[in-house]
Amino acid sequence: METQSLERTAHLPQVTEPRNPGMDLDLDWVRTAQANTSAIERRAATLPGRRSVKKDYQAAWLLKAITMIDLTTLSGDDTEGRVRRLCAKARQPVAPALLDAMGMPQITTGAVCVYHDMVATAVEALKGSGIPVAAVSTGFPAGLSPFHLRVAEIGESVNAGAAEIDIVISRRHVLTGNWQALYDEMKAFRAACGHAHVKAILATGELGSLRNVARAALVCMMGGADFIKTSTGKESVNATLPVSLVMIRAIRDYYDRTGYRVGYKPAGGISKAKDALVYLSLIKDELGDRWLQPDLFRFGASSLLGDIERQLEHHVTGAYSAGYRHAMG
Ligand SMILES: O=C[C@H](O)COP(=O)(O)O
Repeated sequence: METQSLERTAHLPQVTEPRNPGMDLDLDWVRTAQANTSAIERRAATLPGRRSVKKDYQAAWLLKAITMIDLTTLSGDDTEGRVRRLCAKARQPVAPALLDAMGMPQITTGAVCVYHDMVATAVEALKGSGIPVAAVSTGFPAGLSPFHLRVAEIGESVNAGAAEIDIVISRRHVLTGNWQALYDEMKAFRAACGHAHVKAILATGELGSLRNVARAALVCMMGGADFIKTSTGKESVNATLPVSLVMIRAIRDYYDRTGYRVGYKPAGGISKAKDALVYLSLIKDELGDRWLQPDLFRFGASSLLGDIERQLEHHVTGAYSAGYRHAMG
């Protein structure tokens, strides 16, 4: 990544992409979708080794990454107190002294992501901040509760104030090649979301093949998904670089065909600042700068912010000691 592009993307005003209206199910497109596994795995293997961001600009990119985190807690022992603390962190993810030392203004995370029962607490705690609440829904994480209850759950979360709904798809529709059923399900979920944005969680670790990931991604976009998301964080394999390549190329194909930009959310197991930089670099390479904004890219992560903060602290400490060494000759 180069300074120029950092300058360009870091200061763009917040824009909101027109929502993806979806399209008729195109079964030919779905059936002919390919994913060349060995080529994808080869390309993915080269990504972590690349120096994606020059050292001098890493802190700025890490701050940018924070603005694209869906700060998440999805635990059986979540409490209102934990969610309020998470929301306070979303409002002020980086210590003001650290930002001052970097000459940067305060930022916020992209959203806070919780289970339905915690939506009202999060909405209250984020009031006035402009930070949206995302609710995981439709029987998250397995998505195996009765269909009418999954649809009703969406409505409950929207009524409680969720502006974004992270739905889980029925993996069995993918595994049995029942694309019509997957499309119908996606359309019903999208309709139930109303004005709320819908992220479709593919649970890629349970879809059997990269080709299935490509096909499921296309069907969900045809059904009106505003974002496609890799995982719930509860599968045994969550976000990976090969899966990301497949999904973002499906997003690119869908954009080329329809003119609508669908967002991307890798989620589950992303906990290191250096991995976040690899993802941003990948998005920049494959989709371009426009996708490096919170309306088109999010990390679904519960512990990434902590590592980014530690790296920012090292950066500031390092900058001070470099300045000291310079001053002392
Ligand atoms: O959607 C977000 C994921 O559940 C978060 O997963 P994580 O706890 O591994 O970061």
